[in-house]
Amino acid sequence: MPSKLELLPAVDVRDGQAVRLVHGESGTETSYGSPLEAALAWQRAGAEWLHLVDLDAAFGTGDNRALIAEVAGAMDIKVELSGGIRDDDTLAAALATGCTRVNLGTAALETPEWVAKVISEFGDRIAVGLDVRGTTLRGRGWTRDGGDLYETLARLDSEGCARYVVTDIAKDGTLQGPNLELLRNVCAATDRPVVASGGVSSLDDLRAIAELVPLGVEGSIVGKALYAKAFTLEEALEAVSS
Ligand SMILES: O=C(O)c1ccccc1N[C@@H]1O[C@H](COP(=O)(O)O)[C@@H](O)[C@H]1O
Repeated sequence: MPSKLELLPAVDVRDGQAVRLVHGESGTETSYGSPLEAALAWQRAGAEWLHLVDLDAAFGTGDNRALIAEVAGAMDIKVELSGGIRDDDTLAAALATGCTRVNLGTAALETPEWVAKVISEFGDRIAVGLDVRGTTLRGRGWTRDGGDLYETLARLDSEGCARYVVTDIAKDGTLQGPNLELLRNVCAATDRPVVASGGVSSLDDLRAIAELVPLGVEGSIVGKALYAKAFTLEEALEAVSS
């Protein structure tokens, strides 16, 4: 288990643009321009990871597959790829970008047999995104309920899932601070590493998440706070460096 918190700056792509959403709701986009420029900027600032999301694929409003492949291919750093990876074809396309790992969301809720199969086939190249409101999972662009967080976690653990990316939808894109209680509860329920997502607004939030590393939190996705310039990525990396 790493001793320092990994940071994963996010580039979420909708209609060819880097965007941030509020609570993951379609229609709340703020646009930040070229996804490639954003990703390269995080890489130049010292990021070791990029969290890259095809929001159109997640919402079922098309996809940005070629652009996502271009961005992933241009990175010298590790890439975690999410959004619309739900069957053999979309998984093959995602893995072919050279990304380090993919996050499966909806598929883990709707096609559990397929997810168990790809977990056994691809090991730690597969993570599952547990996107929750309260303790209810949400899929299909976070528009549909998909079962209980802890039941699903137990099932995925038993199938050998390597890692979870836990997003509190109520916090995502709000700059209201992370849900530390949720992270503690998920860490208590699994021995697999957890990547935190949603709500980071300050360096103190990142320091608070870093205190959960001994419990099993491995990393934190940072989105809106970076785009809103609440702090720089260099400052964030320094804040979690010890
Ligand atoms: O990241 C977001 O803001 C987001 C908002 C709404 C839906 C999904 C979002 N992101 C990530 O997409 C995958 C889920 O995609 P799918 O269900 O597998 O198609 C998941 O990692 C979400 O965190």
